[in-house]
Amino acid sequence: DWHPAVDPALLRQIRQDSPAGLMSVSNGAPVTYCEVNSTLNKPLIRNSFLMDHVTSMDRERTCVRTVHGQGSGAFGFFKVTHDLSHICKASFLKEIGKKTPVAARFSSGIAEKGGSELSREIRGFALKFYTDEGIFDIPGIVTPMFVVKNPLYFVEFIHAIRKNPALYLADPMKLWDFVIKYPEAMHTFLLMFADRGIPLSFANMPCYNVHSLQVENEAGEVHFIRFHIEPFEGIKHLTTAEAQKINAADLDYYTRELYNRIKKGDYPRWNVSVQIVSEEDVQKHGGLMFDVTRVLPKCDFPLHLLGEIVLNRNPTNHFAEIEQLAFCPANLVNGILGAPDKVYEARRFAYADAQLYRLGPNVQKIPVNCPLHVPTEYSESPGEPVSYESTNKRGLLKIKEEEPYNYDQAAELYENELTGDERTRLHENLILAISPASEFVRERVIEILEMIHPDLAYQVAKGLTSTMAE
Ligand code: HEM
Repeated sequence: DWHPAVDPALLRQIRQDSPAGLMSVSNGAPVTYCEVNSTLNKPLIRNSFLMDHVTSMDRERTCVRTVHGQGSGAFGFFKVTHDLSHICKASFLKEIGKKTPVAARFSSGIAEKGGSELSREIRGFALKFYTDEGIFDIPGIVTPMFVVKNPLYFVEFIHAIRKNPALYLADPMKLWDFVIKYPEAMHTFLLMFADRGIPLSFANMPCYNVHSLQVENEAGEVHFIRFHIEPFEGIKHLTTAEAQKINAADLDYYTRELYNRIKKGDYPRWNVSVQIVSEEDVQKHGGLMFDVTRVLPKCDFPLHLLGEIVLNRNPTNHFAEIEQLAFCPANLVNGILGAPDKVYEARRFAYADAQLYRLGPNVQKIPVNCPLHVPTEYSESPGEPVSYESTNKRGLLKIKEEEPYNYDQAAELYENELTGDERTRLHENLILAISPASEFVRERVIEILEMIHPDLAYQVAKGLTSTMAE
């Protein structure tokens, strides 16, 4: 409790002495009985209670996020289990045992706010770390790669997954039209149409930031890291049929499950690891290290465990604490410089811009977005703040990005990473999703699948032929 006009002790006294349960309007004045009970046959413009009520309701909704509009979340902490200070000097990654508060939001990338949570899609999992050197955000997704590497195509992608503007109905033609134009998207879609598209619960969802973030240690040495935040309980899924069954009974299944789980103390946990890329690796592999449509192979870039995330507190007010959360890839802390690729550069701008529109110019002052600690280094003479002395001497690396090489990692995923059962479910889900598209689009999609793997193309084409014949 704080008020600029009185000291805290007096404020506490005033609050204690205030009559409990007395109705008041927004300036604190009590409301009279007749103002509350009837407006009939009275001049309304002088009824402060009514005016307060209506004007507040008129403005009580902020606009929905332009993407990832549907979502829910919780709070908890990140705990360091392994020191990473030889790679990155960010203070929240130092000292084993150190805890940093976090906010998490799980979202649907395609489904609209208020709709079903159980559709097959590329879900978002965003994390805000309230570190002692400011806020660090990871607005991540459930796949370790992204759909496009050129930010120019992002808007086209978003329009492709939205409803048809004429009919306001889902339109599979638009999605597959997009895929045949930008086949690099297929790597992400294979994972989405295999099991990753419908998780068992939020607690079984992983989070990947997909960018190779440039970091530096105290000595100024540079590395690049990709975060992998993976559930303790394992990445688990629902089949299409299971999801359809649950959907019939509960559209908010995931949110309810997360809420109940935390309420009964069964806190969801994730392991936080990073893949580390050195400057020599960058010299050797070039732009491939920064291509967000590709993964960094784990055989060459193993995971280094650094900590865990536990979510142990439900929000008490969804609007104030989750809806008004504002994640931004540009929220970085000392030691983490951002990523050199163009998708990251576009995101730096897009999130802040969207939030200025969605939440207004004071977005960082909304309590859930406020940093917990602000550096307080002041000069000898009071009133003259000095700038923070950063030892960062190097800027972001300049990279040259080549045209995407689209199929090798998708082929690797199909051939070596998916199990036989996963492959079967992938065929079934692809057949289901592609069959409503036109013959022309279906044929082009099969051509792309053929370039990834002949068996994938054969199985899907076979399934499509029998579906069409029915
Ligand atoms: C050029 C590429 C991209 C652009 C322009 C873009 C833009 C946006 C915008 C404008 C928002 C809404 C922000 C808000 O209103 O708070 C958003 C939300 C989000 N984006 Fe992106 N995005 C891009 C790529 C990505 C990538 C690569 C990822 C994941 C690695 C991602 C994950 C998310 C998530 C999880 C949210 C929801 C955050 C929340 O829960 O509030 N986006 N994006």
